[in-house]
Amino acid sequence: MTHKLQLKILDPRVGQDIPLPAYGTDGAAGMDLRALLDEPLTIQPGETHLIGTGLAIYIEDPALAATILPRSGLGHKHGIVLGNLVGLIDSDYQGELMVSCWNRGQQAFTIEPGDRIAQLVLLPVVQASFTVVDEFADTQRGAGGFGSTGHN
Ligand SMILES: O=c1ccn([C@H]2C[C@H](O)[C@@H](COP(=O)(O)OP(=O)(O)OP(=O)(O)O)O2)c(=O)[nH]1
Ligand SMILES: [Mg+2]
Repeated sequence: MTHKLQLKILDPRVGQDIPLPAYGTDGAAGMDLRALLDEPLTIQPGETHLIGTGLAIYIEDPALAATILPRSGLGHKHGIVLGNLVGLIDSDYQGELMVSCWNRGQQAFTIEPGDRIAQLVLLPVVQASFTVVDEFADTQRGAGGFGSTGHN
């Protein structure tokens, strides 16, 4: 079953020349986000550009959030990942979805208007509140971490 999300089109090119985000296959977890650009944008090695999508979503339900993740092909082959590594879209955010594109590679990369630059994944969220305690119940791991179980 799909979840209904409110979406606002902020630029008339979205939904016309630039398709709305959509799942590429029946089993896809992410919907590709497309770059709203007036002209091609070349990102030089090491540079980061904040790129608009021309659309806003309002998730509304605090038990949900969206993440913006890199596309594997762009990241692996061209070094185009996200300047914030992962984008988190709060359920109460109503502004334009923005994608921070970082060229972590060695070669310049050009993004054309409407190119698919990242993907949006809707996820369940559990909000927590704290109970302050003096001691935790013992566990096998305890405070061990950061390689405490060895390398292999
Ligand atoms: O890649 C991203 C990351 C965030 N956002 C929007 C949605 C999110 O709800 C809001 C705030 O994001 P975040 O809390 O990660 O940023 P912040 O630096 O803590 O800003 P703020 O002080 O506005 O919370 O910015 C995007 O459009 N794209
Ligand atoms: Mg914040």
